[in-house]
Amino acid sequence: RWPLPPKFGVETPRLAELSDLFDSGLDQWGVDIFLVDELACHKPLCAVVYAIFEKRDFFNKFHIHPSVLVNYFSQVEQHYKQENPYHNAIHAADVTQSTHVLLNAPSIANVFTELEILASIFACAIHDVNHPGVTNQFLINTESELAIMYNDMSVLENHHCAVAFKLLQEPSSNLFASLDDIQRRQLRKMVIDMVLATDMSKHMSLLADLKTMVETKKVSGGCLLKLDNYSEKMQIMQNMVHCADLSNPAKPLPLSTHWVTRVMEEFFNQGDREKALGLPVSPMCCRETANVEKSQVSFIDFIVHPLWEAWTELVHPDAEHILNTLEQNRDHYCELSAAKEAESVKEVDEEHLDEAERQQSDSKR
Ligand SMILES: COc1ccc(C2=NN(C3CCN(c4nc(N)nc5sccc45)CC3)C(=O)[C@@H]3CC=CC[C@H]23)cc1OC
Ligand SMILES: [Mg+2]
Repeated sequence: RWPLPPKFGVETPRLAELSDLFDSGLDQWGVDIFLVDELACHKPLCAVVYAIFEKRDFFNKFHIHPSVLVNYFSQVEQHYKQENPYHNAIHAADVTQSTHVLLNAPSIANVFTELEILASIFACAIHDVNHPGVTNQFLINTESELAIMYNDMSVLENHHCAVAFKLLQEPSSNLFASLDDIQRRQLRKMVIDMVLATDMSKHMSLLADLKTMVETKKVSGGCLLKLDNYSEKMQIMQNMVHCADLSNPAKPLPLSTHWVTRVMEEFFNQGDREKALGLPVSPMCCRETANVEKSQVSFIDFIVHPLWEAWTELVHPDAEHILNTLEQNRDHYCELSAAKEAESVKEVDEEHLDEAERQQSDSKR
């Protein structure tokens, strides 16, 4: 009924390069998502979702017309604030493509139904839509509209879900029109459960459940197939999306450092606003005093590594290379941090030397 949209849903003079990059990189951990952004004329989310839907044959499996996908994800992409250094459509494309790769791990090959895979990819694509570039704590501290709306509970994550499902109500964007009512209700519940689990305040409980599951899996001879109940399956899907959301430090170093620059810029912008409002400046948000390398080492040691260690064990041996990259990157930031420390100590020593020499020359006069 509708004309076919341009390939990958984006008008770009560099379609051949984009197509080649997807052929070689869509299923690879560490594809250059910033190059995708460039080749897709700054519509990386549309391009990545289209390519994944095509690769997974979702257009046929769920009777979705490509132009409906493009209508919907163009709207979603426009609702990601491109002025955000970090929480923009490139981050959404990155998390979506990362989850697409995690889903291909042989050890979880037959665990998820097609609907669960669709829900996971969709959840990633919309998981930060309309992010305002500040944290939940900032929204709560400033008694923002959003915090009032959601009673301070997972304010951002509730908002992302609501915006995404609101956009689905547009008739020309109704991605799931061909699903039956049961499937549509199941998908909606799964997406909400996954997106709400990307709230960092849920991290510790999510990780605890994952570790418990890994322990029991080890005991029961290592197969994941016994996942019959929804909550066990959802725990894995929530942790998978959470892993992808925390995958920057586990990517090839050039990508990882690029994400660090972006996230720190977004944190510093928040710190500037907190200072201007006379609010206490949040951790890692003060551009004058923050130690970027030290923050990255703590982020990896306290949060990212424990999570990826558990995930790597769950899907053993499919994620070994990811954990290795994470550990190499951690050592890199550690060396940078030590070098920075040594440099600042040297400066202090030189200042002391200069002062001593000044005092000596004064005493001679
Ligand atoms: C590329 O580098 C990064 C990417 C993303 C983030 C994020 N960080 N946080 C939180 C993490 C915990 N945080 C910590 N707080 C305190 N007090 N101590 C400490 S020690 C160590 C951390 C920490 C607060 C921010 C978010 O919620 C973001 C939204 C959702 C997922 C991860 C995102 C961070 C990066 O590098 C730091
Ligand atoms: Mg988020």
